[in-house]
Amino acid sequence: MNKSHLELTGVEMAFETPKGPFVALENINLKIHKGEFVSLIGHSGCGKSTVLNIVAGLLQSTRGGCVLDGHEVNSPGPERAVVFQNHALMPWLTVYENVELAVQQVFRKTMTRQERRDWILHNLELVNMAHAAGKRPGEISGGMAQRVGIARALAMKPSVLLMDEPFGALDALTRAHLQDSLMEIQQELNNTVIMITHDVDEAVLLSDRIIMMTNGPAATVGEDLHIDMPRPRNRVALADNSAYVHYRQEVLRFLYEKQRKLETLKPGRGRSSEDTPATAQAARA
Ligand SMILES: Nc1ncnc2c1ncn2[C@@H]1O[C@H](COP(=O)(O)OP(=O)(O)OP(=O)(O)O)[C@@H](O)[C@H]1O
Repeated sequence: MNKSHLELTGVEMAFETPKGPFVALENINLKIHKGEFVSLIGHSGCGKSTVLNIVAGLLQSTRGGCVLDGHEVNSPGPERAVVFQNHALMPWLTVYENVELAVQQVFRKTMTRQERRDWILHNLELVNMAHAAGKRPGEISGGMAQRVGIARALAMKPSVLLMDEPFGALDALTRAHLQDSLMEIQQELNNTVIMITHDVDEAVLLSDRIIMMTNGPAATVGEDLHIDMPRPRNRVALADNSAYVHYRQEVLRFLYEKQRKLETLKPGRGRSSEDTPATAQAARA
C-alpha cells in the first residue's frame, strides 16, 4: 500500500437550523491510503453521508478539513466520483451516452473521439453492460442501472470512488454479483474506495477497514477495524472462516452497544424510521 493520500483532520459539521446550529459531526480524523477500501458503518442519521459529501466537496465542513494528495478539498472534482444508491442516470440518454457525458467532461481534450469510444465501451464491459449500450435507463432493471452508474464513475478514472449505499436498493443476488465485480475491478484499478453501507456482511467482505461511527449528534469515529484477510475473497469460503466470523461479530457488537445506548436515551421506543438493516442485524446477533 502506498502513502496516505486522503486525510480528514478535526472535521466538524454544524448545520444551521431554525433552532440554532446542529452539530452533526465532531472531530473526525481519518487517514486513508491509496487503494484502500474503507466502509463507513453506523446507525441511521449518525452522519455517514455528511462525511462522504465533505470528501466529495459537496459540503464544506465548519471546522477542520479534507486534503487529497496535498490539496484542500473545497469543491467537487472528477478525481472523486460519487455513486449514489439511486444511480441518478439521465433518463433521456442511452446507457452509452450517460457514460459518455462523464468521459467528455474529463477526457475531451486528452483523448481522441475513437479513444473515448473505446474507453466508454471498456467501462461498460467491466460491469457487463456493453450489450445494453443503446438502451435508455427506463428499459433496464435497477441492478443494471446501478452497474451503469458504477461504469460512469469508473470511466472518470477517479483516484477516489465514493459510494453511498450503492447496493442498498438491489435484490440479494444482484447485490452479490455487483459486490464481486466491484472487488475484482477495485483490485485491478487500485482506486481508493469509501463506501457507506448498512450491511455488516458487505462491509466485512469488501473492506480493508471498517470505520464505525458513534451515534449523533456530534458523531465521530468510534472504532477503526482493520480487516486483515487475503484477497481475492470468496464469499462462500468466508462464511466459515474464523477471521471473517470474528470481524463480523466485532461490528455487530459495536452496533449493538450503540443501539442499547440509543434505547436507553429513548425508553419504551419501538421500531422506528431510525432502525436500519444494520440495527436489525445487530439486534438479532
Ligand atoms: N442540511 C442539513 N440541515 C440540517 N441537518 C442536517 C442536514 N443534513 C444532514 N443533517 C442531519 O445530520 C445528521 C447526519 O445526517 P446524515 O445524512 O449524514 O446521516 P447518515 O448516517 O448518512 O444517515 P442514513 O444512514 O439514515 O442515511 C442527521 O441528524 C441529519 O438529520
